Amino acid sequence: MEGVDHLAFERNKAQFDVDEMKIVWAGSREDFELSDRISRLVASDPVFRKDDRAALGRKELFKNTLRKAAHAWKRVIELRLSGEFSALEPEAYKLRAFVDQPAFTDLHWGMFVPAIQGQGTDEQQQKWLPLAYRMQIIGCYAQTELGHGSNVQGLETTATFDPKTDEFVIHSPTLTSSKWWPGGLGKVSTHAVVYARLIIDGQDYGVHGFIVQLRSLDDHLPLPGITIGDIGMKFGNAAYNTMDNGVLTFDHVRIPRNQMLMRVSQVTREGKYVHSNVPRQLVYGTMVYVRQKIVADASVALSRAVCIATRYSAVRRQFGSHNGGLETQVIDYKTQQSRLFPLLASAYAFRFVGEWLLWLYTDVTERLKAKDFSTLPEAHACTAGLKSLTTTATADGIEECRKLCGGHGYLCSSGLPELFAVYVPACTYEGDNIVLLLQVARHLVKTVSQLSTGNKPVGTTAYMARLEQLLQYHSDVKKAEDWLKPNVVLEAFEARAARMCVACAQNLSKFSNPEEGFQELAADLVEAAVAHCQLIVVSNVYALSLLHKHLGDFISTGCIDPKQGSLANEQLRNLYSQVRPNAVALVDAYNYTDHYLGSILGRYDGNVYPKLYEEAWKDPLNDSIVPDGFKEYIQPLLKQQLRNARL
Ligand SMILES: CCCCCCCCCCCCCC(=O)SCCNC(=O)CCNC(=O)[C@H](O)C(C)(C)COP(=O)(O)OP(=O)(O)OC[C@H]1O[C@@H](n2cnc3c(N)ncnc32)[C@H](O)[C@@H]1OP(=O)(O)O
Ligand SMILES: Cc1cc2nc3c(=O)[nH]c(=O)nc-3n(C[C@H](O)[C@H](O)[C@H](O)COP(=O)(O)OP(=O)(O)OC[C@H]3O[C@@H](n4cnc5c(N)ncnc54)[C@H](O)[C@@H]3O)c2cc1C
Repeated sequence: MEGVDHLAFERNKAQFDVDEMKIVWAGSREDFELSDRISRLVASDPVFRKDDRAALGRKELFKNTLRKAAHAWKRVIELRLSGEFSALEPEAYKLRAFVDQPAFTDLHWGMFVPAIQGQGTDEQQQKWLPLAYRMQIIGCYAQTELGHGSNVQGLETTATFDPKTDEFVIHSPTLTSSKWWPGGLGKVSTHAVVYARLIIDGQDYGVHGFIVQLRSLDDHLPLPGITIGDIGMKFGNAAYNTMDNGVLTFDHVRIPRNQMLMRVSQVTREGKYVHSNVPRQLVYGTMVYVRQKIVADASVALSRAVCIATRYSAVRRQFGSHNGGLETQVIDYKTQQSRLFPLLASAYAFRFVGEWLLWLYTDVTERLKAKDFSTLPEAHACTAGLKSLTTTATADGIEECRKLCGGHGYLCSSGLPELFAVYVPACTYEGDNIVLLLQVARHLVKTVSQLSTGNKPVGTTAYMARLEQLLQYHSDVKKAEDWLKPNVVLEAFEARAARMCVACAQNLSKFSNPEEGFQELAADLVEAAVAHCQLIVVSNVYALSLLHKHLGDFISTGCIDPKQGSLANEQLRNLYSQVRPNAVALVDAYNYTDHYLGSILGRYDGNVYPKLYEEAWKDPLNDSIVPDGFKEYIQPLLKQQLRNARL
């Protein structure tokens, strides 16, 4: 059966042009061609092999990561994938993505460089960025400490200005002030953007970013006063253990004054603290940037899992054979469809919401350059909320895809366990998802409370301007097809979100201390924030499956009645039947190579069983027929049983 396309029959059923859809998924023909070229280039390069990863120990795994990162960089330069050797170009970014192995480079390009770009002055950028672009220095983002991650204002590391020497003294005063978690810190980074409390003349000015050199550029040893190491093994075997998340302490380490990132505020030679006219929240700007990237990445991770589960569901057959005929493909079971197809739709929905968020982010960046800070709160709320929504749904979705693949989904060769393990920390890093939803809730409550002062809500909260109408709303759906009209769905989601926000605002107003009220009502506030974020993502199939999942909200807020709820469910079943013949083609449109997918169950040719069988024999346990340890531990047992039996 080698080379036979077991899924050809499925592909022939498609009712749309897959090649056109590939371009839609990629964003443009140009993007498609680029992704296609780079993914094939990575797949055909033996250094980027990854099928042996699960069996590697931590040290080998880490060295393998260093080798891949160095090779990727070499390829970037050789192939002139980027101008000025800057790996921020789309080609180089794609190359790193298709290598598919988390590495220190993610933090260097994804956080260290953006932190300097966003928070450094022009001079600081001119000094540090060329070095970073050429990787003559390697940086990480050292914010989180052993004692504080979510509560950034609670960080304890200090940066005390010494006017005599014109330096800052960076110090870790307590055990809990040890930097803890930064990726790339443990073994690789030569530099870090370190977040520390600025102290001048005994006064605490809060948390600021500082560029600190950590290791010698000659022998890579930590500089005097600096202690660094790796924080140890993390969840999953290979997964995120390719990354050297690190621990770092400072013992009175001195850096020149001009290494404080000074775009937002400055310290003068005389030790005067000067705040420029940009909001202090810009210190949090790197997080906004990365959260937007994480939303874009969610569709990639979810689509990989969905691609594996869809192809395998079409190959796998259980029950239903009549007169010796073929059994039923598991993809034809309605329960399988109701679990899988909403995830397929979510992957597409997240792809488009990621594009929209990139637009929003680009817009806010342009405005910031022109000193217009008005859309910053909206950008913060959207990136925080959508990061939370999409990463939660993606992590849950990958696990659901594993279950959809039955027992074989639990094998590492399915690709799903590693995908889950590597993805799930996205729910925590770059802001714990609940903490981020509470930020959205604050934004929503503020928006509702400002309505009475005549403040017109803008952006994603613009629907609140029609609050009176939304509070009166009751869906006029009469038949299942009515749920196909985008406006009907959208209004129901708007009314639900508006009512949940208003209910929270009303309950909050009963507390004399608003902060106490916020703590007490936090669970409801999180639900209201989720409703608002779902509204942003809403689109056809996805919207209806969400409506079905959260039917309780829609009925209890009086937006729809139970009859309309069951009509939505009926329509959903109709839509699943329409998706069914197109399912395999819809996942083919992602255009993932087998190398990138890293899954026997998700192979393009569907040749699952022979390959699974073949793969099993490659396991190191099968190197010998009789296992190591037989003589010491199994044979004595067997002999003992024999003796007992004789007794
Ligand atoms: C190569 C490329 C790869 C790319 C992928 C990279 C891979 C990544 C790999 C993984 C890498 C993982 C790497 C990592 O994990 S890096 C570490 C990430 N850490 C976090 O995300 C910490 C989460 N905590 C926080 O962000 C803050 O402490 C929060 C926000 C919770 C509280 O904050 P705070 O204690 O200050 O209190 P406040 O709530 O009164 O807020 C005060 C005001 O500030 C506004 N505000 C708050 N936040 C923002 C913001 N961001 N932009 C603009 N504005 C913001 C807020 O609305 C409020 O405004 P107003 O109401 O006063 O007007
Ligand atoms: C794989 C990985 C990579 C990372 N990389 C980096 C990095 O490169 N650089 C860096 O600086 N950091 C990094 N981090 C740290 C990361 O950003 C933090 O772990 C994250 O922000 C969560 O903070 P925390 O660990 O303090 O969680 P905690 O805040 O301690 O969360 C514990 C629990 O408390 C709850 N909670 C906390 N506050 C509230 C509240 N106000 N209301 C209600 N519930 C609350 C949370 O929901 C959670 O359930 C990384 C973390 C991981 C896991």
